[in-house]
Amino acid sequence: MTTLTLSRYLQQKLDLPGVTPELCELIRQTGDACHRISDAIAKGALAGVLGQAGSENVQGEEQKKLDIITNDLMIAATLGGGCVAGLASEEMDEILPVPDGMKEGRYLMLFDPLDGSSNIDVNISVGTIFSILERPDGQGPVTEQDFLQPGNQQVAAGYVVYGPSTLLVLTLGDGADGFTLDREQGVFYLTAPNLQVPKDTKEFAINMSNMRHWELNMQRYVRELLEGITGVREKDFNMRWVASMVADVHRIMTRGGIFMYPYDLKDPSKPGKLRLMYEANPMSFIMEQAGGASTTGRQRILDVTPTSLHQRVPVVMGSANEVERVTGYHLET
Ligand SMILES: O=P(O)(O)OC[C@H]1O[C@](O)(COP(=O)(O)O)[C@@H](O)[C@@H]1O
Ligand SMILES: [Mg+2]
Ligand SMILES: [Mg+2]
Repeated sequence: MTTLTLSRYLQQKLDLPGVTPELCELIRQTGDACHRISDAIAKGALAGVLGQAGSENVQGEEQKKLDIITNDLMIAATLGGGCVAGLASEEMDEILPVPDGMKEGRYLMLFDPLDGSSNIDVNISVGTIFSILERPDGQGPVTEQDFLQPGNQQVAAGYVVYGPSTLLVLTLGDGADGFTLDREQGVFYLTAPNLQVPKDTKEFAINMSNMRHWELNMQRYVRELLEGITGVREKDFNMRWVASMVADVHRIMTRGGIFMYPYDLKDPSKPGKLRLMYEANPMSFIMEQAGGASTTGRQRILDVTPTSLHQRVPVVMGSANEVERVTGYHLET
């Protein structure tokens, strides 16, 4: 069994460019929050945390009690810890700057505190996703504009899957590594160093019920997968869809595959379902660091210039050769 704890691992990374003691401390604080979230999720109905909160978030989605509890836990662990200048979350309309009187740090963190929340009441894996940026030079209070940096500026990103075990996958821009939480000790141990996503795959993940709403190039790609050995791909493909991005992407991080939430004509005002700043960017950073690829179908996600905090984006990520194929189909039109 590995004995490298997350804390020791972070210490060893201090030699890397851009990795500071403050960044490491912020990741430790986030790990602590995720430990608490893991405990709350594991207790479930016993802790009275399941069910609806009776409120909506800024995107008009009904909030679960756990959406709010997990958001509060992330804030409690990081806002006053001296490492961040401000936070942004799926569950908050606006950015949350460090209040006057509290120590301000140099980092900005964006997060989806509970990903896959529709799964929480049916006891299926959910997750947390976080993205860390450096605050641009500047005086005065932190602004939303400070957060609107492309994903290629992230200094670290991670996700946690609350599944049969609680797993943290982290990148500091030097590969992607996986840690398992020892719940009794409250310590994450390195258990999956140097994750590598195979370039080719025979497994895809997409919500097929939206097929008629996709662009024709996406319909063509998926139809070819379904034709299997009898079609142009000349091999059979398997399909999986958990409907928690963290769980679906973690499967791909482990054994390869392609994850797609494409542009959807169901609601032409929304250019995709997933959120750029705290879902697509961090997951794309981790995916690329593990040798995979991630695009909107037309453009590398990490190069998308953000225009608003809660903006949505189409996502195609996973095994590099498969992502390249889908992107090629999109660029034909
Ligand atoms: O229910 P659908 O449309 O298949 O959507 C599933 C997608 O929605 C999400 O649940 C959105 O996440 P939230 O739970 O954070 O809103 C993704 O995790 C997932 O990939
Ligand atoms: Mg989410
Ligand atoms: Mg969420």
